Order: sequence, then C-alpha cells, then structure tokens
Amino acid sequence: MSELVIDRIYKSFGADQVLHDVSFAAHDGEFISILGPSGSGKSTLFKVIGGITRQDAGEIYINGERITGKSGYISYMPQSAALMPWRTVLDNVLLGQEIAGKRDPAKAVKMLERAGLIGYEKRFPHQLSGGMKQRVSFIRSLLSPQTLICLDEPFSALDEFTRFDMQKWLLSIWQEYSKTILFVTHNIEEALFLSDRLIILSAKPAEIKRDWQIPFERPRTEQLLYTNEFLQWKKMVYEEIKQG
Ligand SMILES: Nc1ncnc2c1ncn2[C@@H]1O[C@H](COP(=O)(O)OP(=O)(O)OP(=O)(O)O)[C@@H](O)[C@H]1O
Repeated sequence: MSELVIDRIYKSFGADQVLHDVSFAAHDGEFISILGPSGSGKSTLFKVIGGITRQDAGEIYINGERITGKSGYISYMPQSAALMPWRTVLDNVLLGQEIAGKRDPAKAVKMLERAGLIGYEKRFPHQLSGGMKQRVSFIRSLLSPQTLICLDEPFSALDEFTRFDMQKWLLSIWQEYSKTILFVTHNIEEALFLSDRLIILSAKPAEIKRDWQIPFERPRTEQLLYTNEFLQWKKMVYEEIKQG
C-alpha cells in the first residue's frame, strides 16, 4: 500500500511561486532523496508535508487519510539538529514519544548505544560535537511513533568521513526499523548511495523533473562509489540538476 501521497501541491509566497503541481507517492519503507537547485523549494515542500506551512492548493494523504495542514503525522528533522538545550540527551530523544504519551527509556538507551552515544545520556546538547547532535536528533526521529521521517540536509555540516559513517549508520537503522524516509540533500553521491528513488526538482517554481529508481543492490558498501555504473549515474544526475 502506498503510504504517503502528495497530490498536486502549489505554493507561493506573495508573487513568488515556489511549488508548482508537485505530486508523488512514497511507499512503505522506501528511501527517497529529493534533489534540486538551491532555493527551488525543497524545504518548503517538507514544511508543507509536515503541516508547518500551508499550501495554496493540493492535498496530502497518509494511508488514504487526508492530513493536509495537520501536524503530528510525520517526524520532521530540520536542517540543523533542533535539540532542546535544557534537556539531557536522553530526554531529548524521548521527546517524540512523550508527546505521543508513551516513553520507552530502555529502547532509547539501546539506540543511543548503537549510535556510539552510551555514557552521554545525561549530557546536555552544548556538551556534544556536531555529529553527536545530529545522531541524537536522528534517534529522536526514529523513536517517534511516526513511520514517515523527513530529513532536511541532515549531514551538510559534517566532514566527509563523519558524513560517510553517518550514512552507513542511517542505512543500518532504516533497514532495521522499516521507516519511510524522505531525504533532502545537495550531495549527489549521498543521494545515490542511500536511496531507492531519486526525485529531481526543477529550479523555482519547482516541478518534478525526474523520478528515478536507483538500481544498486543492498546492502551498499563503499566499493559501490568507485564503480563505473555509480559514476555514470552521478554524471547523469549532475547534468539534470545543472539544467535547472
Ligand atoms: N516564509 C517564507 N517567506 C517568503 N519566502 C519564502 C519563505 N520560505 C521560503 N521562501 C522562499 O521560497 C523559495 C524556496 O525556499 P526553500 O527554502 O524551500 O528552498 P530549498 O530548495 O530548500 O533551498 P536550499 O537548497 O538552498 O536549502 C526561496 O526563494 C525562498 O526565499
């Protein structure tokens, strides 16, 4: 069954049209990356999906239920890890569960352990590195009851090695917890490495230019990055985005 349906979304800010007739469906457990020129409307699309920004026209459905303009159906992780500075790491990751009325600290500790954050449960966000904050923010999304997670450039502030570690970590967690992920990135390699599908938006006003299935087998390893097929895909995606 198709989990999320985005149906003919339009959005303008004043005279500035940002989204133009954007439609696609995300199926259960899919990992979809959204790429497009800077300022094309990717974050706006996420905010519309998350019920944070109201669209001018179009509807959003989850499992057939109309959720247009409603929040709480999607776990949305914004560009910077928005942790609450006065809450400990453990209390930050439990936030989504708390809102839903069911805390499960034992599961949270298990996740923190997998993310290499054991021993940091009682620390506060300002005592963590950038990569650690991102992981805490991720765990909060993963522990939230929603099955759909929107991640907006979660790795953009990280160095290349940390970024690759985080990508591998994300893939292992995603497979284990069978979430549906929508992922915005500017990094073509990252999108190809992670995704089942790749949606390319045009320059503003954003329309869907391409919706490609990524053929690489899973599990994916570093070796994939050096294959001819991967490099050819990278070039094709780059050319598509460059045209705007
Ligand atoms: N609240 C707002 N009021 C007015 N204009 C806005 C608002 N939010 C976004 N915009 C405009 O909408 C357009 C798309 O912005 P958005 O942040 O969605 O793009 P993006 O594709 O996520 O960009 P980037 O890749 O640089 O992060 C931009 O021109 C931006 O100025």
